[in-house]
Amino acid sequence: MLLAPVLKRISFTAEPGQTIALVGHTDSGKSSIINILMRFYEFGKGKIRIDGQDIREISIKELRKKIGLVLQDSFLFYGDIASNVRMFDKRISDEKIKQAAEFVHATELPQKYHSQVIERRATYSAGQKQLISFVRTIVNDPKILILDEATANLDTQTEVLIQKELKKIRRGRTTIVVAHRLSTIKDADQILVLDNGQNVEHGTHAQLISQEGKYFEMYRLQSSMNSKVMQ
Ligand SMILES: Nc1ncnc2c1ncn2[C@@H]1O[C@H](COP(=O)(O)OP(=O)(O)OP(=O)(O)O)[C@@H](O)[C@H]1O
Repeated sequence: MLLAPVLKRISFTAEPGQTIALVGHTDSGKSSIINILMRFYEFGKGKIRIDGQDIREISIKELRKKIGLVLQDSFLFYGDIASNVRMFDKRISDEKIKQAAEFVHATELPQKYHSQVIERRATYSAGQKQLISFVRTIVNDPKILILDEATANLDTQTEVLIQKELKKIRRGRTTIVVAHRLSTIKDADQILVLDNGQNVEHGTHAQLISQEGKYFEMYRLQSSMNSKVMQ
C-alpha cells in the first residue's frame, strides 16, 4: 500500500538564535515537523540538518540533548522534584538545579525540590508544572528549543509570567514554536503557515499581514474572537 506523504516540500532555515513559528489549522502538519525533528518518527525523503550535520548521522540521544522540548502538558513522574528535573542524569548537581530554578523564578522550588510528586494529586498547578519543565530544560542548556503550545493550559496571570520566563529562556537559543494563538508569535523572525502538509506562506508577521492571505485571515478571525470575548 502506498501512503501519501504527510509533509510535502517543506523547506526552511533557522539562523542561530532565530525564532521560527509554525502555524496552521488542525492536521496541517505542525506536530509532524516537530516529530521528525526530534526523530520520534523517521522520515522518508528529505534532509534535516543541525549546524550542517544530517540529524540521521547523530545518535538519537545526542540529538535530543541538543533540543529542549517544552510541551503543553508538563509531565511529572513519581519521585521528588529534583529527580523530575534530572531525568536520571546524575551529573546534574543540586546547585545547578537551584540556579536554573532561580533563573526562571521558580523560587519556591529550591526549598521544595526534595519533596515528592504524587501522581494524580493536585500538588502542583499547571503553571508550577510548567516552571518545573522549564528548569528541566534549562539544566540541559540546549541550543535549540521547541515549544509546542507551551502556555495553552494556563490562566491569564500565570500565562503572562510564563511568557516572560520563556522569553528569557529563548534568548540566544534557536526556537521553533508551534502556536495556535497568533498573538504570541508576532515577534517571530519567520512564520511558516502550513496547510495540508505544505508550506503555503512564509514571512514575518508584518509581511504576512500585508499579503492578506491565509495568515491574515487566521489573524483577523482570532482578533475578532478575542474582542468578542472582551465585550
Ligand atoms: N503517526 C502518524 N501516521 C500517519 N499520519 C499521521 C500520523 N500523525 C499525524 N498524521 C497525519 O498527519 C497530518 C498532520 O498532522 P499533525 O498532527 O502534524 O497536524 P497539526 O497541524 O499538528 O495538528 P494539531 O493542530 O491538531 O496538533 C494529519 O493528516 C494527520 O492525520
